[in-house]
This record gives sequence, structure tokens and C-alpha cells, in this order.
Amino acid sequence: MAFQLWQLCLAALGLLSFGLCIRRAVFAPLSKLPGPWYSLFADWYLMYQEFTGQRRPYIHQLHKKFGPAVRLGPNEISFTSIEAVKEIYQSGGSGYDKTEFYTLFRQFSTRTMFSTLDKGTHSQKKRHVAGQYANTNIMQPEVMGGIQDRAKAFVKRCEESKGTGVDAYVYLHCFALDCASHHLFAPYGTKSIEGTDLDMMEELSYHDSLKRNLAQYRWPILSFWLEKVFKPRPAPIANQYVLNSSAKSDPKAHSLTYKLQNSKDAFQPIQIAAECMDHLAAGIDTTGDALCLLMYQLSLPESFKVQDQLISEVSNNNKALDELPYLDAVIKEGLRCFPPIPMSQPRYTPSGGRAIDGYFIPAATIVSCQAWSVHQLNEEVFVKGDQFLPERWLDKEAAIEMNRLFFSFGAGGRGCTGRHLAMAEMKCLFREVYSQYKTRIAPDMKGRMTLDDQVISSRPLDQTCKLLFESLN
Ligand code: HEM
Repeated sequence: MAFQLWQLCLAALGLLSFGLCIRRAVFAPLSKLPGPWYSLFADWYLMYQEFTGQRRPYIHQLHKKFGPAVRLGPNEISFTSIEAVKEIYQSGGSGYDKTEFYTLFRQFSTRTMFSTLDKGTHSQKKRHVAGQYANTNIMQPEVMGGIQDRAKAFVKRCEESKGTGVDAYVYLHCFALDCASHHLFAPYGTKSIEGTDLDMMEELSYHDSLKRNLAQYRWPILSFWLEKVFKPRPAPIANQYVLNSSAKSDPKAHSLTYKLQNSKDAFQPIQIAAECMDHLAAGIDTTGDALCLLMYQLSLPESFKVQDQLISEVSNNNKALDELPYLDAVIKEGLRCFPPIPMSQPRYTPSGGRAIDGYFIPAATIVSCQAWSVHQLNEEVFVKGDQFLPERWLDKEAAIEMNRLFFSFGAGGRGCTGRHLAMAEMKCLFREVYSQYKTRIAPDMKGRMTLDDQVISSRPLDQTCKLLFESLN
């Protein structure tokens, strides 16, 4: 039987590919790491999980099977241990450089603090921003007063519902938008709870850009064609609002716009707008989803005891927000169980490579931790890690170790700049609500609250959460 030339070529090519695969499996730098066998050869299966919105649960299952270090692809690893969190995100202050994944988060085609990849440039940018988000600035009467006003506006909405139910998803996102915009642009903050800027909240929160963003990240050279298939997310209302508000000549001194406009390094107007747009986007869905998922959890019968204890702490007292330990515990536990950014925060190992969790990881490998797994799979620190148990945070000694592993706001110099603002918003709103109401799931609540993963964040699947606000009086 004679073979034709093309058949011989094909067979040779097959053999060559097979040989290369075997060589890769045996000699690949990551071959010593635990992980599924196919992850040695390609990351197609990981990409399939990403495009179907299953990356986070897929990685979680791999950690359950293979342990705290798992190879996800030929050049990518996920970790869950405290040592890994410290090394990747905190070594040298800001940890490792970010990967090109963060290029997706440019605003007005401009790199912001969040989308800057190298830590040198990042720390320069951060100098101009950090002060406005320091706890001392957030605790100023002007800032807290603005948050308090918006919490009262939210409660007014609950009052108007007269026990018939409120879509908490909508108004908690409005609350987050109004608070963030107040911080960025005061006195030009939005009033979406009252209805004026509701369309902006909808534009920013109800979108589905998962596939477009992932396609751009995975195949950047096809960007031109991808733009034609997946249309860019239009945000004309928010864009115009940010461009206008960040150019006003009389922002309040506590606002970010004021700080950037008066910075020693002269910022171009488009750079100020891009930075503000980024913080607006960073502050809406994160805080809105965190509040919504937690309020829903508290409204379930299994949490009535927790809710009662919260009500008894926040009712009838004039204590400062940081003197309410149970409120703090409830919010921390909500963020631990339902981190709004539960997915991987990818970084590159620096030149020369690094040892992480006892493995040598070569330079330019993508390494990451995801809050979802960090919070659930470190049983010695978070006992019964998959359960909602706010009491765990009341034990001061245990809390030291838990705080070291608390990853909802990221960690190190590139962790969340807005964390004090977010905590103040959440505490203020919960005190306002639970000093006057108990919350229950509305009988006609049909929305599914299972987590729906986006590119890096997660939100309740149906984006609706109908709750009853029953007056305590
Ligand atoms: C519960 C609410 C929030 C959560 C859970 C949260 C979480 C996070 C996380 C995990 C990161 C790091 C992400 C990464 O490295 O991939 C981050 C970064 C950031 N967040 Fe937040 N965030 C929240 C609210 C806010 C708010 C209200 C603002 C501002 C209005 C804000 C502004 C930022 C900024 C500017 C960064 C980039 C920091 C940098 O690159 O140095 N966040 N956030």
C-alpha cells in the first residue's frame, strides 16, 4: 500500500505535535504544579469556562480537588493561601505588576490608576488620589453628611412603599451611584434615588459585556473585527455627565475632582474625566451588589436572629459608626460570603521568577487569588467558611487572622482605594434601615439571587430583589 506525499506530511506533523506535547508535559516549567493534565498543553478549557461565565466555580472546584495551588493553563496558576496573597499582592508594598487583562478597564481610551499595569507608574498616580479616600477625609461632616442624606432618601423610598415591597436591587444601586458621585463631583452628585438620574444607574448597571471584554482580552489582535461583532457598551448618559461634572470650576474641597484639578502635576481634562469615570464604575456595582446580597441574606428566615440582633444594636443609640461591633461584623461577613469581586485578580511574576507556596514560579507567569476560594477554603481561619456567621468577627483574637485573609477589597497597595468610603456607605445605610425597619422577602419576589459572574465582578442573576420593609413602630 503506497502512501501519498500529503498523507506522509500529515502523519509527520501529527507525530511532531504529539512529541512537542509530551516534551511540554514533562519539561514545562509548571509541570510540577498540581492541576488537571490538559492544563499543561493549552488553556482552551479555561477559556471555555470564562466565556460561559463559569471561571470562578471552575477554579473553586479545582482548588477543592488539587489543593491551595492549582495550574489553570500552561502559563497560569491560582492560589488560595495567606502566604500566596501576601507574596502576590503585598510584597514590596504593592505586590506584582498587573497583566494586560486590566487594559480592558481603560476609560475614554486613557489608562487610569486601576488600569495601569506597572507598579511604579501606579504609585505616582495613587499619590494624587489616596488622600481623598483616607478615612480621615471620609469621616469629615461634609462627606458623611452627603452619605447620610442619601441613606435617608433610600429609607423614604421604603416608607413610600407602605409595606408593599421595594425592588432593593434598583435603589441600592442608586444609593451607591449617588454616594460615589457625591464623593467625586460634589456639589454635582446625582439624585437617582429621587428619580432624576435613574437612567444613568440603569445604563451603568444593566449591561452584558462579558463576552466582548473577554474576546478583546484573549484575542487583542482581532480587536478590529471583534468591535464589529460585539458592539461597545454604550454609556452616553454617564459619559456626558462625567465629562461635564469633572470640568466644573467650583468642586467642593473634599471631592476627587477638586484634588485632581488642583494637583501639582497638571492633569489633562480627559485624564481627570477618565479617573473619575473609573471610580464611578468601581463604586456602583460593587457597593450596590454587596448591599443587595447582604440585605437579601438578612431577610431570609434563617437570618432572622442575626437581623434581630442587628436591630437591637442600631436602634435607640447615638453611637458613632465605628462603635457598633455587630453592624461591623454583619457587613464584614456579608462581604466575605458574597464578595462583589469574587474572581481572580491576575498579576505577573517579576523577572527572575519567585517562590510562591513552596513552588518556584518562572518570570511572567500569570498568578492570582480569587476571593471566593480564599474565603471558603481556609477552614482553619474561616471555620464553616461556606456559612453566613457574623458572630465569627466578634472574637477579637480570631479576627486578627481573619482580617489577614479578608480579600474582598483585594490586598496591598493596589487593593481598593474606595474601601473606607464603601464601608461608611454600607454602615450608614444599614443603620438607617435597621433602626426603623425589619426586612423580609416579598411574597412576589421571583428574582434568582445566584451569582452571575461578569469579567471580574459578580451580581445577582436576575438583577431584581423585591423586599418588604416592615416598620418597627
Ligand atoms: C463593597 C464595595 C467595594 C468592593 C468590594 C471593592 C473591591 C475592590 C477590589 C477587590 C479592588 C482590586 C481589584 C484588582 O486589583 O483587580 C478594587 C480596586 C479599586 N476600587 Fe474598589 N471596591 C468597592 C468599592 C469601591 C468604591 C466605592 C470606590 C470609589 C468610589 C472604589 C474604587 C476603587 C479603585 C479606584 C480601585 C483601584 C485601586 C488601584 O488600582 O490602586 N471601590 N476595589
